[in-house]
Amino acid sequence: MEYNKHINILAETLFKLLSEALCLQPDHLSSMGCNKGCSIVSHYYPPCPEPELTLGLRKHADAGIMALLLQNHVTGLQVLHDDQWFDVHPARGGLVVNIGDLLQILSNDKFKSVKHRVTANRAGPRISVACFFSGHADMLEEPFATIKELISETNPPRYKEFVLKEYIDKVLSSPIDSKPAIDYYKL
Ligand SMILES: O=C(O)CCC(=O)C(=O)O
Ligand SMILES: [Fe+2]
Repeated sequence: MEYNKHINILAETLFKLLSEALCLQPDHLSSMGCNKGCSIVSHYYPPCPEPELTLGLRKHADAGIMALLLQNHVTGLQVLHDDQWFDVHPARGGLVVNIGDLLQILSNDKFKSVKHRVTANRAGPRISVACFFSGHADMLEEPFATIKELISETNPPRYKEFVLKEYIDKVLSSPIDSKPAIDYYKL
């Protein structure tokens, strides 16, 4: 699919920039497989007659590595910053880049996953297309931990090592609003 092809090219560039921001070689995150395992999820939020009574999507952080989000012209996405919700207004031709919990772990909290939600709206429908990067399938059975180059005496690991498959099983089997999987691995 054409869109998928372009998203993968963009992700490659973003992972280069993110690697450099961590003072690593530009291909570090991609060579680990972070730029692989892209799944596309489309959301349709119908117009809501009583938006004060509900939400389009509950508060959460994305559990994977990174998400690239395309939204139509209807505002609804909000991010949590300093305990306040801020609208992420759609920008024509723009994509939202969300850091996920796995990138927070890889970077030892240098990058923080963002808590977000979607409000319900009288206007609508709101449509969004999220591309989630969860990593190469080969990473599933391997130990997953903070990138070792980022660990030092002054910056000790903040997460235990774990097997990615177990983490994903936790994410997929946890009831809504339960403890996020990342919290099980905090030191
Ligand atoms: O619809 C949106 O804008 C956000 C979707 C989202 O956060 C998700 O699928 O995880
Ligand atoms: Fe999300």
